[in-house]
Amino acid sequence: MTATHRIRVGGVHAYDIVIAPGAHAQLSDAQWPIKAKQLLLVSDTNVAPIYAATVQAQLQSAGYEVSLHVIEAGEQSKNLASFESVIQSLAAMGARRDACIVALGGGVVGDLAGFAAACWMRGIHFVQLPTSLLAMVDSSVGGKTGIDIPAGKNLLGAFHFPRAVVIDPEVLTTLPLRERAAGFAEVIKYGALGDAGFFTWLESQASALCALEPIATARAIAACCQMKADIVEADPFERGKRALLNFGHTFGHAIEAAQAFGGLNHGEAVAIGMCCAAKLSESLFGAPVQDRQRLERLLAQFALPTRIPAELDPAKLLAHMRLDKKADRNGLRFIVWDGIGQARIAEGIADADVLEAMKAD
Ligand SMILES: NC(=O)c1ccc[n+]([C@@H]2O[C@H](COP(=O)([O-])OP(=O)(O)OC[C@H]3O[C@@H](n4cnc5c(N)ncnc54)[C@H](O)[C@@H]3O)[C@@H](O)[C@H]2O)c1
Ligand SMILES: O=C(O)C(=O)C[C@@H](O)[C@H](O)[C@H](O)COP(=O)(O)O
Ligand SMILES: [Zn+2]
Repeated sequence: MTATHRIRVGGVHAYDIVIAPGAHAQLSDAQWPIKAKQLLLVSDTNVAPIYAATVQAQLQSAGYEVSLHVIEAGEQSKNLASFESVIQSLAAMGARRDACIVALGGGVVGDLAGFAAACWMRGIHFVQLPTSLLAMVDSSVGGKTGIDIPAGKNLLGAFHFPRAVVIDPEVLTTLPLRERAAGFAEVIKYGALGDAGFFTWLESQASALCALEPIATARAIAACCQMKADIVEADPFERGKRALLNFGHTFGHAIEAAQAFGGLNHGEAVAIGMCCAAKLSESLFGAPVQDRQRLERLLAQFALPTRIPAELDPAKLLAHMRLDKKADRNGLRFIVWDGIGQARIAEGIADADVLEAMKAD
């Protein structure tokens, strides 16, 4: 599948996800449901030098006034200082309520730019042009926007839905290998949490996907976007089943926070987190050990880590988990599984079991 593929995320905040090779170089034809004349294009120091000029020129030729805001690349920029800098750019360009933010980058740019859009004048439109695999399969879809603070991951944020998501798989050719692997962690997550058939397909296509073979890659992106669209449409504000998309994230976010957002990247931390969640599921609910081993093997095929780094203290990670957004007055809640493709929410889990799940075998 290399032709244009369109997925509708339905509901009150409906929008289209368009997956089309070359799409970011043809934005002058894009028909977005936005009122804007003024656009703020937000990107980062890795992506902007490669892609911003083309995108900006395309948008200008479509009749928009485009200002550019570039943040330092990396998770450590998904913070209050960068948020303020985007807001200052909106003020400097005199952005009205009918302005629109266009996020050109990975999940860091998308989450930050989306949050700025949620806050500016209490909410303006935004469009996602994801450039990392992770952003294409996960962060650009679903309207979770936000930033990190030292106490924890994504602790400041808002649900604010994009008006359009335009995915151009061709831009993945410049994505560094480590970031490519990070994206595959979230791809594997979809199979692990809800689609055993997709998981098996990933096992069979691992080499093609590692090489970013175009047909397999486009299929994987479309499958992930479709799964996320279905879940988000059913539960946009995470009152129920959307929490399944958090498989591996309670552990993963704790790792990221413990490393002050400067160690493992999000995909790597989630990869380890999924293995911990599978271990927890085994010891508490008798989930099959073979399924955890399949998960670990598949992650390893994509050069992803599966074990908590030895220097991280599990007790400190547990402390970070107290601020997990799924926790409530009854304590922590985890996404566990009964095997590949069968995730569910579990509550009332004892600290000792969480600590045990983080131990090396
Ligand atoms: N909102 C959500 O639903 C959601 C979902 C998953 C992850 N996230 C968030 O997304 C973030 C991770 O996203 P990410 O993995 O994209 O990280 P990222 O945005 O830091 O991008 C990874 C790296 O790749 C570079 N890059 C991106 N596209 C490139 C390209 N085409 N060519 C060359 N370099 C490129 C970036 O500059 C960066 O250095 C985390 O903050 C995570 O919390 C959010
Ligand atoms: O879209 C969702 O819902 C997700 O949980 C997707 C996750 O991959 C993503 O990392 C998300 O940002 C985590 O959200 P949080 O609510 O745990 O901060
Ligand atoms: Zn994630």
